Amino acid sequence: MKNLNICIIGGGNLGRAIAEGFLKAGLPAGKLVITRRRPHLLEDLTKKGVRVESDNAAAVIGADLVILAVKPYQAEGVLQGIRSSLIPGQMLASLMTGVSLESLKSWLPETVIPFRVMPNTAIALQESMTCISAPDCNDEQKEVIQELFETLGKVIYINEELMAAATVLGACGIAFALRFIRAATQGGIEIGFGAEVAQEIVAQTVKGATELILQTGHHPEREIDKVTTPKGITISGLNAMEHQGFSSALIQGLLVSYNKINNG
Ligand SMILES: NC(=O)C1=CN([C@@H]2O[C@H](COP(=O)(O)OP(=O)(O)OC[C@H]3O[C@@H](n4cnc5c(N)ncnc54)[C@H](OP(=O)(O)O)[C@@H]3O)[C@@H](O)[C@H]2O)C=CC1
Ligand SMILES: O=C(O)[C@@H]1CCC=N1
Repeated sequence: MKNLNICIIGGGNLGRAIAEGFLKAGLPAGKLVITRRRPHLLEDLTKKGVRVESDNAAAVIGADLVILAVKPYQAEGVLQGIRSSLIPGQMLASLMTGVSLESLKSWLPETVIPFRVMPNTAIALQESMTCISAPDCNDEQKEVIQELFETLGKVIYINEELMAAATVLGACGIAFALRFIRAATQGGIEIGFGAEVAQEIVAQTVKGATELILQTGHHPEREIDKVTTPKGITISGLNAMEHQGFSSALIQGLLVSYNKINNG
């Protein structure tokens, strides 16, 4: 991965998070170029030795991999701007929600291989869940891509039809999980803790719950059964949450996000 030259177009929330993740993973800063129209907002990256540009066409020259992280509605215009600077064999990863491979191919030269990547903002800490769809890449390219994104968290390959579902579950999922953390913290304050301590307790508890599932592969309910003492306080709290629609609210939220991707 240290040999790849990487160009990130669109240094916003996600583009910047990826740049930070690559630097943490040990990619030499000189191998990274990142663009946005207001490059001064990436001054901290410049200070770390990353080349920051506002000229996309200049930035893609020499890149082995171009990562496109602008808003979906900007995709066509941005690709038209770099089209004539791209050369055969370059790979292009699109992070953009709801932009199909078919659309990307129609905007790109035939010799440039597009694939879709759906990470989340935990990529800045090398803790992303990244779903990738790369049907046009050969096995060697897929291996390179997998190795690269595995330096930034977990990677799975999926069919493109599942990209919308991956976006909701993995990318939006960060916000959904954080809202749980915020709500639990607010509850913690009401029962006696200061905000900082409440947040620390909730965050470490969520991390512990996550590790119980990741390290054992158990169904969540199996681990829940170990906490719910008969006639105890946990089951009373859980049941009260379910009476208020806890699981149902989460599932409905996922569906609203999912339907919005599909219906625009
Ligand atoms: N945020 C997230 O958690 C996730 C986002 N995504 C997808 O990633 C993409 C980016 O999302 P996000 O980072 O949140 O959005 P942001 O708005 O934070 O970032 C987009 C960036 O693109 C820059 N930009 C706009 N036009 C150009 C241009 N012509 N050339 C170069 N840069 C440009 C903007 O900066 P400036 O105005 O200075 O040019 C802006 O900072 C979206 O398509 C989104 O669907 C996918 C998964 C997760
Ligand atoms: O909210 C959004 O549209 C983007 C896609 C996934 C996360 N953020």
